[in-house]
Parts: sequence; structure tokens; C-alpha cells
Amino acid sequence: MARGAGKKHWTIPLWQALLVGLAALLGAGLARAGGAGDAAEALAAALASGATALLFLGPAYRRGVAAKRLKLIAETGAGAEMAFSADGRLMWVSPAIATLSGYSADECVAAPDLINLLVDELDRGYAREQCARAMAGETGQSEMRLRHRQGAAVWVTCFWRPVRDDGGQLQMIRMSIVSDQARKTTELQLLETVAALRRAQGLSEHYLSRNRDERQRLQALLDVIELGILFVDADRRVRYANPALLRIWGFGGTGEGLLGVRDARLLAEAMAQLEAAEDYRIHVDVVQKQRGRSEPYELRLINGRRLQEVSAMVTAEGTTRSLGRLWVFEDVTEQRRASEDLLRLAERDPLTNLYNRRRFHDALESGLAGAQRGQTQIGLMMFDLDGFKPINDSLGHQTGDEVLVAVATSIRRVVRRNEQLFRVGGDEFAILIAEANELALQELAQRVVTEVAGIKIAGASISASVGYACYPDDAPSVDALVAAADSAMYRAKSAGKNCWQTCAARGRHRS
Ligand SMILES: Nc1nc2c(ncn2[C@@H]2O[C@H](COP(=O)(O)OP(=O)(O)OP(=O)(O)O)[C@@H](O)[C@H]2O)c(=O)[nH]1
Repeated sequence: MARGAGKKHWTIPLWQALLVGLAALLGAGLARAGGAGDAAEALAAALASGATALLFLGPAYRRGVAAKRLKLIAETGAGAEMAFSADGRLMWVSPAIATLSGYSADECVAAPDLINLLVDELDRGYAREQCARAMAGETGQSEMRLRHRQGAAVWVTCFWRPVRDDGGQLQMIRMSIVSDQARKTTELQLLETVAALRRAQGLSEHYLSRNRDERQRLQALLDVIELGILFVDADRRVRYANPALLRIWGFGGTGEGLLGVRDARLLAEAMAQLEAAEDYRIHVDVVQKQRGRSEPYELRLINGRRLQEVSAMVTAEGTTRSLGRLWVFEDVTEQRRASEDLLRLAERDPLTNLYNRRRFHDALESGLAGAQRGQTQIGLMMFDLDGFKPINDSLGHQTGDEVLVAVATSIRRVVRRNEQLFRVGGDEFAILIAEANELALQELAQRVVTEVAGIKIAGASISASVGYACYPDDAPSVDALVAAADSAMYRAKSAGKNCWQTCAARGRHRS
């Protein structure tokens, strides 16, 4: 709207306007009007209707009182009141405009462009549109931001309506401006809170989804892994069991089916499958009291399978509070079988399945060390087949093999618990006898001679020459003992074979 015409914002004398306004109020019914906005409307109507209303006024003193009241009503409203002429000039504005905008009523009336002065840059275009509507005689309201003199934006709602004379002619436009700042601030705070909540919700959904993905990956891992995983909580109830655990222990159902089951029930089911069940129960009691990771424990099942078990207490992050215990079981049957096969290959003679020379030396050393510690005697008996080469040559290598296997089988039958049998060379064997005594050695030597001589294969004549010596009486070391037993055996060969001899120092001869 265009600037006001004069310096003052009243375009007719104040006394005249107030009195005319009061007359209009009386005429229109003040009781219906009620508020400051209506008072301003009445004032505006008075401005429009001009001096004719003066006809209804009373004495001079009453005029003065009414004018003061009307002025008071117009000037003390919470919002600013404005009156524009029909051609858009600001004719009057109440002092409350200073509270809203920081500009005095005089400054507003004098402003060359009221919108530029009062309205925030962002809303100026909108304000001009609204003005054009008002000028076109529309009634309406619009929300916009004023720009306070001190820089802050102030949200307001403007109510505007045309004021017409009795003939319908546009006399002026009346506008009320009410501050919306408090409501807007609350609204903005609310919006910010909602936005913050949405952000928080988005974030938590993001983490939830990440968590779900993480769980899926972990679940997939635990489902395919061959290790049996069992988690038992601090109340000793199952919280998790993966499919491999059910397979390994032969537990029926699913992992969910075990949820909440007491660990004692699982232990009982496990113990029913174990070879040394009581040992395992003791082991479980011991590790339950340990905080850290337990040592691997090997379990032998009655069905021949072997399991390895490790467990560890799980504590709450950053504390020592126990959340329960994680048990991991691995079926090591195949691994053990493979390593036992390797060990057998390394220690045993593949033809006779007797311990080989390598194992013989190990056993000899540990046997001598044991005898030394226990102050006991250990005996070494060596025997070699007589005329084995001719058997090979005449009957074939295959028959020779059969003879070797037959010798191993028959001598294995005559050795006792404290005696170990070895094949130390082609047709050469040894027996290590712990806690040996002379009589037992002689009896064993004779049994060997007799057993070998009794073997009948393809009409071959089979016999053995046997010699023995003892530690520490005949030899003080491993090498010396081997040499002494060997020499006794050769003495038996020299003595005609198919007999036994002890070492030369003792001077014993064939039985
Ligand atoms: N069939 C077979 N023969 C073997 C094996 N290992 C060694 N031999 C043979 O065993 C024979 C051992 O011969 P000797 O002990 O020296 O000869 P011997 O005829 O027994 O002579 P004496 O011991 O003096 O009676 C050799 O001919 C070897 O080839 C084997 O695994 N299988």
C-alpha cells in the first residue's frame, strides 16, 4: 500500500474521529462488538461515515470521556490495528505496531513502502499479493513474517476486510495484525522435536536392521559350522544350541526345543553315551568353577567316536559378571583315526603289525630309564629265524611272508602284559621284558623256541635261535644291552640253532 499523505497518521482531527467512532459504536451496538478489533472497526466506520454521526452526540463533556475510552480501546489492543484508505494509503496505525515491528506508528505512516519497511524479505511478494486482494475488496487473513527493526523475524497473522459506506462504496480497508510468534515458536519447536524423533527413529531402525543382518550372518555361520555350540546361561539353562551340537550328541529335535532346558539334563544324556562317564562329570564340575577358557578335554563315546570339548565363561562387557558358559564340541573321530594311522605307519611293521625297530629303540630307552628309577631289572630277548633265506628261495617270497606273519602271531600269544614284541629286521625279532627275573626269562626263551618250531607252513622247516641279556647285570646301557642280547643269539646260532642262549658272561647254554 502507498505511503500516507501527511506527517501525522490521523487524516481528520482526533476529537472528530473519536466522537464519530463513539457514535458509530453506540449505533452498531458495543455489546456485540466486545474487543479491541471491533473498537478499531467502529473507529474505522466512524472515519468512513464522517461528521454525520456528530448529530447523535451529547454534551461536550460526554464527548470527551467517550473519545478517551475509544482511543484507549483502539490503542491498547494486543495486536496492531491499521486503517488504509481506499487507494491503499496507510491512514492510521495503532501504537502496538512498535511492539511488533520496532517501528513507531509515525514511521509506518511515513514509510514510502510499508511492506518493505515491515515485512520480512522472504514474505514480501506474498504480502503484496495479499494487499492486492484486500484492495480488490476481499476479506481474508494471511500468515507472514515481519522483520523486526532489530533483525528478528516475527510471525504474525493479518486479518483484513473492506469497510464500505451505505451505498456499498469502498471507504477504507481495516487490518488487524496479531503476533503469532509464540505459537510459531512452539510449532517450530514441535517440528524440530518431531524431526529429531524421526531422525532418532531412522537411526534406531538403521541399527536394528544392521543388527538383524548381523544376526542373520551369525546364524548362517552357526548353522553351517561343524562345531557344536552350546550356550548355557548363569542359571544353568540352555540359551542356544546350534544344529551341529544336536548332530554331534545325537540330541533329537531342534535348537529351539532345547531352550530353557537345564544343563544337568543334557549332561545326563551325554554321560549315557560316554565310556568314562564319571570322569566327564568330574571334569564338568571342575570347569564350571573356572572363569577362563578350559583346557581341551577329549571324550570317548561308546560308539567309538571321539569328541573334543572346550568351554569358557562369558562375562558381561566390561564387567566380571557371568552371563553363562559357552561350550564348544568338535567331533575329532576322523582326525584321531588319521593321526593314529600315521602313528601306526611310523611305529609298526606293516606285514606283521608288530612294533618296528624305531618303536623298539624308544621302548628300550624308556624301559631302561624306568628300570633305573625303579631299581629293577629289564630283559632283552632277540631271536632270528634259522635258514629263512632258503625258505624264500625255495618256496617263494610270499611263503616267506606267511612264515613271518605266523611267527609274529604265535609269539604274540605267548608274551605277557609286561612283555613287548618287536620285529626289528627281516627275520629278526625282539622281546622287551620289564621287571625280568632269570627264571621267567629262561621260560620265555624256551617258549619262543618251541612255538617257532611248531609252525607248519608248506612243509617248511622253521626254527629260531634265541639269546637274551639283562640290564643292569649284563649291560649298563641301551647299546650294550642290545649288543649283549645279539651276541647271545649268535651264540645260539653257533650252538646249532633252534635253541636259546644267554650272554657269554653268565656262561649259560642251550636248554
Ligand atoms: N619273505 C620275506 N623275506 C624277507 C623279508 N625281509 C627280509 N627277508 C629275507 O630274509 C632273509 C634273511 O636271511 P638271513 O637271516 O641272513 O639268512 P638265514 O637263511 O635266515 O640264515 P641264518 O640266520 O644264518 O639261519 C633274506 O633272504 C631276506 O631277503 C620280508 O619281509 N619277507
